[in-house]
Amino acid sequence: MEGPLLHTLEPSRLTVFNRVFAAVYACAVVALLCHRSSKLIHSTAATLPSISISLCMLTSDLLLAFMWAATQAFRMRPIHRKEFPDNLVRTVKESDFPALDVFICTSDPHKEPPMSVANTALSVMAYDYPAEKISVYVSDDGGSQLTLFAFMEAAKFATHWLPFCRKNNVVERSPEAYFASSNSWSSEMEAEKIKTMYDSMKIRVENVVERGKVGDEYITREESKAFLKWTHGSTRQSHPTIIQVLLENSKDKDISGLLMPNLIYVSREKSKTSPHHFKAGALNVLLRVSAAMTNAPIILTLDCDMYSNDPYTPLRVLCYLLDPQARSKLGYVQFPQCFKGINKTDTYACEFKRLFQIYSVGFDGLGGANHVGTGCFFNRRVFFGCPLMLLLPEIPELGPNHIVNKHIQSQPIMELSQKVASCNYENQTKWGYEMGFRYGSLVEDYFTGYRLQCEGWKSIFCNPERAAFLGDAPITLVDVLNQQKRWAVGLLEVVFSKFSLLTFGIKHMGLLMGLAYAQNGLWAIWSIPTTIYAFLPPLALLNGINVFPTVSEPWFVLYVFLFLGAYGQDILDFMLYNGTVQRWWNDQRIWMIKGLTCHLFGFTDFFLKSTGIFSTHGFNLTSKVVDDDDQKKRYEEGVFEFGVPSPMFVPLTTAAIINLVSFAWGLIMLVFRGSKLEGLFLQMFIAGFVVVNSWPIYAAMVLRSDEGRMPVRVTIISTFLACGLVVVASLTLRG
Ligand SMILES: O=c1ccn([C@@H]2O[C@H](COP(=O)(O)OP(=O)(O)O[C@H]3O[C@H](CO)[C@@H](O)[C@H](O)[C@H]3O)[C@@H](O)[C@H]2O)c(=O)[nH]1
Ligand SMILES: [Mn+2]
Repeated sequence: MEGPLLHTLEPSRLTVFNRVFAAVYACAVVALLCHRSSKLIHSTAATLPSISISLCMLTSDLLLAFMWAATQAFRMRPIHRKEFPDNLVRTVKESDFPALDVFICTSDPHKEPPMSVANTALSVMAYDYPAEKISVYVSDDGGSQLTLFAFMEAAKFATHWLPFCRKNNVVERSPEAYFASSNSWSSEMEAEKIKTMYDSMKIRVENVVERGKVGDEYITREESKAFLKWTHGSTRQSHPTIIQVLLENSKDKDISGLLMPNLIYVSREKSKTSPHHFKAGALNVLLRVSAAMTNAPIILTLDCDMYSNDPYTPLRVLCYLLDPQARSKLGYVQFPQCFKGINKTDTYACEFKRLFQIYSVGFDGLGGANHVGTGCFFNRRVFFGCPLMLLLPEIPELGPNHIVNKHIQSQPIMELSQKVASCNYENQTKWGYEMGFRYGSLVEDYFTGYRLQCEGWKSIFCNPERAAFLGDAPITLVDVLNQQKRWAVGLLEVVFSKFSLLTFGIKHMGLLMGLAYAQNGLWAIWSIPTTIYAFLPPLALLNGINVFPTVSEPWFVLYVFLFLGAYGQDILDFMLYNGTVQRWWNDQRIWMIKGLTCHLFGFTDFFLKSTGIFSTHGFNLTSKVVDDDDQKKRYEEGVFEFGVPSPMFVPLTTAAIINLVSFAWGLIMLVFRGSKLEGLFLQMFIAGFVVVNSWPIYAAMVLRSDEGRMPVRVTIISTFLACGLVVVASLTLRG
């Protein structure tokens, strides 16, 4: 190899074990399925109810088996990478570093506080990277003066913040995180001074947000001109394009006299009559506006809450993007989503250890990391056709090889930017279909990453010890479930598109990658086996019907092995990625809960929409503010937050009641009648397992009196439903 070592790759030590275990487990799964089907075919005293029960159990076992098989794709070749930025710095001159365009998306000043978006921007503007090579583009889909105001303030503050960070070698480059951290500040006096400055900016911005308008006392006459672009009829859904250059690297300097990065505010044109494609649409506008203004070969995309936690991140990325061997086919370098503010036991499993870490490592070894929407460095070329054939956009100036040789505020550049941000610009172009971020799914990140990999682009998962970015995770159950419902619907949109994972995916990327994508994409189908297992075995138990083999049958051992094997391997994976047993427990609980709530509802919504009964799905933003102190406290203590009467809580609560009743019934039978439990042992075990998992639900129904308890309405409806189901079961199941 020529040149110094920039990065290495090491296969996981678990690989051999994973493969052997997969082979053994596969045999057990096949045996189980054969057993189930042969019982169905050969049963002598078959009645309609018994056949229906067997069919349901067979269906759920088939789906579980499929999901298990798909999950194995991630376990076949997990790899771990390391980068050596020090070697890079030694060999590549700073002046040869490529330029970097950063895209930050925000869309609602009330759910996504402008001050936190500004912090995100400041944290990347302060990267340990030549400032004049960085351009930060902020897309404001909320079209809000409040956000623009926050960025005007941030631009001024940045002229102090950047030199401060450089001089003191600050690691936390989001000011909010820096001032909140307990690290001793490098230079007390100076730090105090800059903190005062930050606090006063924060107060101004928060005042403005609270009042909902930018008062004249906050801005100079010069600045007020920018706000004139908001006309009388401007609303969030309908307004002209507003592009405001807040800092320009050719003329703006920080207080130490060094050049500043570019900072550009973009609120694309919106009209009620043209689709805007949510975040994917916003990103495509930024792709074009940035092409017109700076056209950097590297692009970093960030959600508004994901601030940089490590100033050296771009250097890590260059270890891959400047590697002559990998460069031509490398589409993007993805960092995991990491979160701050998650409680000790991660009550709602918001860490997403599997999706953002374990599976990404698996994907990386197979053919490339999946894209997760934020914290991703793209090679700009990736948005313009496959590696071998450049797809030129309708205006050559937007192409990836075009070199911009004018100032960003010069008239032709500003005119072009305005034009490409208008809401009808994309009509009759390839944007969103063959170029840029892809439309057609609410999970534009998953879909875009998938399509790019199908085109032949490679990608890399970069998971340094210190998290590169940190974001906010939802802290109430209903927020979590709503977010997951959006994901479930978005994923199904991909599954049922012409780019379906199992056909198109396998054809273009091979069996394992296709399966891996399918495992993600088909998340919502977990809801089918979960629902069946949550209701059928306990209802059968209440009626003395056994749906599993008895303890003395040899098949019983098979069930025990399948259960222990799956859970055992899962917990092993979890622990090896720095998990704790408590977090794992909560994680498996949330997995069950999701099956009965967001996945079930996402599934239903999707099909109602496909049949035209429902109108289109929207992108319900995940809230990033918690105003309620009690709520925050409950979260810290790991107490479940129900509170709102969401319909999603109904099936969940119903299942919890039915399992409790049937488990209690089983115990009573055992104690008073000494009834033979042998046949019903597995059903008792499953019901008991559900009951233990459902503890927070029972507590929320009867023991708690705080605002986060289960709404009485949900409890009543669920109790009625549970009674109804028990009656119906007793009338039908026994045949
Ligand atoms: O019309 C829209 C809707 C959303 N956003 C932005 O999209 C980002 C993600 O939205 P959020 O509410 O935080 O959704 P999450 O579910 O937390 O986000 C995950 O899922 C999304 C896909 O559903 C991905 O886009 C994200 O990158 C990924 O982190 C935020 O910065 C929003 O401002 C827009 O710019 N325009
Ligand atoms: Mn988010």
